[in-house]
Amino acid sequence: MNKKVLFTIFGASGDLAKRKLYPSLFRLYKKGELADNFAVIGTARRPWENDYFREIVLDSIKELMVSKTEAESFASHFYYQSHDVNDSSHYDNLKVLGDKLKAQYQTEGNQVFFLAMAPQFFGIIAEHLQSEGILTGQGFERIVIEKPFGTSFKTAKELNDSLRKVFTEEQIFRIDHYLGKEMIQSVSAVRFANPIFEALWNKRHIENVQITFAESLGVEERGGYYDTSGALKDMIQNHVLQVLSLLAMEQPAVFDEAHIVEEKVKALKAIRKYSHEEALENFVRGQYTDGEHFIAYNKEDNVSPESQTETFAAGKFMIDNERWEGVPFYVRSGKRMTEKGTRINVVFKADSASNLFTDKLTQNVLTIYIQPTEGFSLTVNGKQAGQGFALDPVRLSFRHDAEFMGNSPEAYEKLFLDALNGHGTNFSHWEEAARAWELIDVVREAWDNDKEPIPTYPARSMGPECAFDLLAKDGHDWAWKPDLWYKEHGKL
Ligand SMILES: NC(=O)C1=CN([C@@H]2O[C@H](COP(=O)(O)OP(=O)(O)OC[C@H]3O[C@@H](n4cnc5c(N)ncnc54)[C@H](OP(=O)(O)O)[C@@H]3O)[C@@H](O)[C@H]2O)C=CC1
Ligand SMILES: O=C1O[C@H](COP(=O)(O)O)[C@@H](O)[C@H](O)[C@H]1O
Repeated sequence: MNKKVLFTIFGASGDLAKRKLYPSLFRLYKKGELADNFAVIGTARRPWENDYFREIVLDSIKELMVSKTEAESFASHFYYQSHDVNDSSHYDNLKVLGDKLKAQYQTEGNQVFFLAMAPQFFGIIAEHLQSEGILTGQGFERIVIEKPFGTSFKTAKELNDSLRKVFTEEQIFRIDHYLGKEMIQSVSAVRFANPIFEALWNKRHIENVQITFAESLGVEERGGYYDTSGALKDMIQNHVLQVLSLLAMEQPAVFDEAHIVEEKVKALKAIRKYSHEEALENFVRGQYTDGEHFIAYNKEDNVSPESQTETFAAGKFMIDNERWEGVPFYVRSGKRMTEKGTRINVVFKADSASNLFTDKLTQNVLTIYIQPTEGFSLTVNGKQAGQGFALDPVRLSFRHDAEFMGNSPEAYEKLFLDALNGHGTNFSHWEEAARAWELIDVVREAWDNDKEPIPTYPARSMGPECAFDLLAKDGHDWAWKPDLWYKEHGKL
């Protein structure tokens, strides 16, 4: 409550700041986490004044606003300083304003820097924060950064090295907004607070694990960035592998940051690193084409008409450890898919049950729904009502609507609060990011060397045929079949 802190937001005039950061800070203000002792300096090159900046802030929170007085009182904590991060002399002004606000709001020297800017600026900002005396060592001093954290292991390491010259790992908070989502945080509760699942969470009982991050939207206004990234780097390298590591890790000795990160890193390191040949066998990609109401990816704004960038990626990870030997972890993520749906399906083996019945057993599937609905379901075999004896699959289900607004502001709000409290559990740590890049680089290189044209899939479908073949060749099938697409394709 009433955190004492000065925030400095670099990139204060940008999209991320407006859509995510200001609303999240306002939510914390409404809850009393931020009250009298906080101030925000917004910086960017454009020559705004405080009043204009405050109007932008007010506009960004209008949907959350109940009382105008409360919103204006919140906005009065915001100050704008025009600043080009490449210009050393500008940091003087920033320091003068920062020192004044620290005294005025009695922030006890605590500072959080949020870099809502392109990663190429991170190094230069960190360097100047130190060289220009903005970092004083008086209170806590933390830096929060957004993805993408590099574009390969090499570039991520360079970026990390430049930050580590100034900040310790404990001071760096790398956002992966999925780690702020309610149900992702619930994965550990499901696993470790329920003996029925913890006892079965291994190769003896689990046949395969499936992670789907499906988006119905296309690239929207982000074609310029996305065309240099693609689904593999945009989603699999970070969000999907984070979720996979939470599902696969061993139980931490203590449920705290250090132990959880240690176990996640161990799990990531146990994931098999493929050769290029194996990567082509185990990973597939696709690009969306026209659909009835949608244009093809390569006709989107700022996308090359010859683009070979994947808007869909799917793959199979194998984890070489005692618990998971032989259990495939299938992942898929794509844009312009049938519907928005992020979910985990844990498919249990049917053959470990008794063979008392002549009916074929439906496999037990534990589903964790992340968005747009949150909750769990468990498919079990029951008896068909009526005369005779036949089995009938039944779904035990608890689901409710999650407030869904893109990169949900709630996730950012939780992460902001964690950063203020110095809790790093729900952030990506360097060793996790580094291992994820090592795994992903191989797939990317294999695809870059592959001369075959990229497979396609119609907008609003569940991806290219090769994504289904990937599981079919192991005798498996995607457990989540969105009704609409499967009805249309006669596969229900
Ligand atoms: N938008 C989103 O939803 C998400 C964004 N991200 C990442 O966050 C970062 C920011 O994204 P986004 O807000 O969309 O980008 P924008 O292009 O909207 O904003 C970039 C900001 O940087 C400022 N800027 C650019 N150059 C300089 C400079 N030399 N000195 C000072 N300020 C400068 C711009 O202001 P000005 O022109 O006035 O200088 C602007 O405020 C990117 O790395 C992006 O990948 C990650 C996840 C989601
Ligand atoms: O990080 C990203 O995530 C969004 C999807 O986030 P969600 O919270 O809306 O599921 C994705 O659209 C974007 O391409 C990617 O950069």
